[in-house]
Amino acid sequence: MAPPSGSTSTDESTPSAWTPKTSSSIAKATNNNGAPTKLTKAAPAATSSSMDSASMRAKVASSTTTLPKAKLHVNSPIFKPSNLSSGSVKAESINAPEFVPKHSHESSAGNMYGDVRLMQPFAAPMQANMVNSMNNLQGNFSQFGINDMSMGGSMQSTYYGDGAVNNYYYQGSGAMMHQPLQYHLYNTPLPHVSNLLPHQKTIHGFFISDTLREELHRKNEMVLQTVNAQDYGLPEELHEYHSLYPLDMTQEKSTEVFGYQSSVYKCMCSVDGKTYALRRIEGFRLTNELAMQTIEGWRRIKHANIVSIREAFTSKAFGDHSLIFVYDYHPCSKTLYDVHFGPQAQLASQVLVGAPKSTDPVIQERILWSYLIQLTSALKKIHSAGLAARLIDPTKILVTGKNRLRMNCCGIMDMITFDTAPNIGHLQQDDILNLGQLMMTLACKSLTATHNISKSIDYIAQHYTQDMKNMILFLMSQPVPMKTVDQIISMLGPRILQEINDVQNANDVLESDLGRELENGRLARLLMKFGFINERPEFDMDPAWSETGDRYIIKLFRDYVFHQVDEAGLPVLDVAHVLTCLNKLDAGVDEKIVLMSRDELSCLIVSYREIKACIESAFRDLSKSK
Ligand SMILES: Nc1ncnc2c1ncn2[C@@H]1O[C@H](COP(=O)(O)OP(=O)(O)OP(=O)(O)O)[C@@H](O)[C@H]1O
Repeated sequence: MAPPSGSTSTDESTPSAWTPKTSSSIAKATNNNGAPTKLTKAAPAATSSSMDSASMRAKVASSTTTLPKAKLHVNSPIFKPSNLSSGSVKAESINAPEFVPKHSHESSAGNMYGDVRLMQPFAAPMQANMVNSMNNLQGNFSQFGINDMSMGGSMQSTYYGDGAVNNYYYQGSGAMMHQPLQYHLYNTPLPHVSNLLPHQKTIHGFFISDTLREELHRKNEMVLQTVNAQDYGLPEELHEYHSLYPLDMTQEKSTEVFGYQSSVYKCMCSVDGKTYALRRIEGFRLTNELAMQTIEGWRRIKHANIVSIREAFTSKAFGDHSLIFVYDYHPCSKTLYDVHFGPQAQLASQVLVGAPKSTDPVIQERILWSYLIQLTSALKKIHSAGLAARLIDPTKILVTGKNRLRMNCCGIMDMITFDTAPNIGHLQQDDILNLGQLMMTLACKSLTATHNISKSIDYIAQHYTQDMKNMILFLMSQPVPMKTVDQIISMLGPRILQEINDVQNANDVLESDLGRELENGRLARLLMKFGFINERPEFDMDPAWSETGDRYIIKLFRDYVFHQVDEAGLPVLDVAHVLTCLNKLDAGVDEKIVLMSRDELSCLIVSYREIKACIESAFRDLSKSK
């Protein structure tokens, strides 16, 4: 039987340095017939061939033995919303409190903490609280903005009212059920389990931070959002793009920036399968074909603070003459206007009314410098390419991450005003002036700050350093004869170093988060290999394939890792033991362990290195059969 197509990827988990070892070197226990004895009992790790009676306490649960139920289970820590609509949530399906792994191999019954001192006083109240809160969830997901838990149905989006996660991207698989992501269920460690000793860890310590996880989930979910094109009067297809999803939900469309109404849609490209943002300039009839060439210069610009443009074309698919620009899509981004002047920002400043003066809702100076450095960097790139941004406006600057800015809509003005042939030098001077105006607007947190410049400068002098005031004055001053971006860069000087330091620190944090997930991926691939090999019903015309030879050792090892029971016959649910064993297996260490047959009549002493060789050889057998 051929393994699933994904099987080759699991092979990556095994470093090439791993030397396969024949199972003949393993001290196999045999019965009178010389056949391997079926083992029903496994002992914990041992480093010598002598069987320590204390180490034999942990037994593998025989498949035929009915065991009493453990008090705590980890069998279903993942919340399954589909069950909630119909039945009640069972306590044992959610009793996944924090677990604190420890290094010892000994575990008490049903103790996921590995440290009895931590677990015993808190387990019961934690369970009760979780059961209560989960019961409250039944049939009432409105608090999370989710009404329908199936992929096929329309979902009340957390972000945009009418969004639906649908099957459009899975064409031909209409029956596919899909659960919305449950990112809201991740919580921080509770205070009573947070005060851990230095060697102790909560389960959160093994995975990426909750905020980052939630942010990434939300972005992924946003990428998959679609609407029914007919409901929104949108074309099903536009050039090589489909699945249009309106990003601008406001009814009133302003003509202030471009002189034309514009709309933005998320869409998917049928050529490369990627998601893009389409900007439609409505009612624009392109009279000069040469104008299209202006986009070429912009297509060559790749910069961390500029939204890249892919192409531009005209279309009548909306029922009018539209000019369409295709940009990179940055999920869940907001405009700088939304962040600092939108309804949410205003709400936040209202909450602060009456608060002490020190909590004045001005934007922190550190953030303002960061904004200025990023926008200056973008301008440097644009001006060096002989172009001008022409749109330094809070509604046309995207915030795509924490304090991360990207200039949006680049190239549109060049095409729209092609016939007027403006002087590029003047436009670049305008860019610097507009940058100054933007900084003044942000520093005063007022969209009308530039109407009364002297008053605004006084305000800035009161709230920010002299350097900030001088910088804004420079940006807004008359060019004598010309100001350049290089002058701004030299004035920014040491602040650029500070910015680089901050960026690299943030990068270190992300890299360490990535490292944690890397371990999980490694273990997941190892578990997949186990799954392919263990209990395989029929392979190579041999129904006993998975029960004999190297595979038998793998099966006993699986029992050793997952199916141990304590002296009272209760399952040992020690996640730390599982992680330790799997990591040692993946590394192929020389440490030896004792595997015991299920009938407890014989035992094997094998090293992790040998077990790893067995897995590799069994998996190779399966791969070869493809
Ligand atoms: N490239 C993009 N990637 C992701 N989202 C984008 C992109 N471009 C725009 N958006 C989103 O689309 C929404 C509307 O953008 P738009 O530029 O129209 O802002 P606006 O404030 O509505 O401006 P205007 O008043 O000119 O229409 C914003 O929320 C913005 O975050």
